[in-house]
Amino acid sequence: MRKPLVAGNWKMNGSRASVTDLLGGIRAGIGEIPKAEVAVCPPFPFLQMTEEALRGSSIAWGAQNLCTEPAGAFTGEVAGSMIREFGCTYVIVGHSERREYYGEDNQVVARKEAMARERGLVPILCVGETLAQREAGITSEVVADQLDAVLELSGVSAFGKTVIAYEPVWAIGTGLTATPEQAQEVHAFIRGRIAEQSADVAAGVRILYGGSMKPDNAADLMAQPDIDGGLIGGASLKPNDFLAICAAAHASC
Ligand SMILES: O=C[C@H](O)COP(=O)(O)O
Repeated sequence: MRKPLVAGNWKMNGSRASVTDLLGGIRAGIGEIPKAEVAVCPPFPFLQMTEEALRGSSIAWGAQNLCTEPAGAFTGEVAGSMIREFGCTYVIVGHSERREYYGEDNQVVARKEAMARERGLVPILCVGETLAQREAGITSEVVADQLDAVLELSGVSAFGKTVIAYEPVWAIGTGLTATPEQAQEVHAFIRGRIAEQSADVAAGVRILYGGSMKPDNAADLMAQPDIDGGLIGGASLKPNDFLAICAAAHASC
């Protein structure tokens, strides 16, 4: 039985004041939802505040990116070991915004995925197609290439310690959500791709959906057999919306 995970990706949003309010609101409202795991991923400068606010709670936290390299002359980069020092459990790798705006290709993302695990972090590996790729009928090929880069570098055992997030790029921040059936089709494809190498690993890997997940569509998405939670952008900045999605994950079990 896979425990669903709801992870909030705050992207480049927040201030000391708003992060204090957001963390306080989430911690105060989370209640008892033992069947689901919850995490938040703030920008780097807020990790210490997050650690202080959430330590001792049931809520985990993570970062949104890490460097491919362990340490050294990489100005502006942040190492996995540094992220770990702030108590992070998770780190997002290969988000489509990193791929699109910062030129991260499948090989770079695979190296980040490996570095995260080496440093004791659980990567949340983002995959997904653009609208043009979906319309060209190549969604499976695109997602397969994204997965295969990790399989080739690290082997299938990587997915024993990694969470996957399927995020159709056309659904991110647009208000357009993949239908539960559209999402399930790709989630099943992802699990099947991993099952080609290990049925056990495939059965255990958590595959989150991301892309305009909101309180009003979360339950239907998470009712799908291969959807194991969500990677939430916009709605994770509103405590009540985020908490409602967390409750839906708990109820989906
Ligand atoms: O990482 C989160 C995704 O990019 C989804 O963002 P969104 O919920 O604002 O569409």
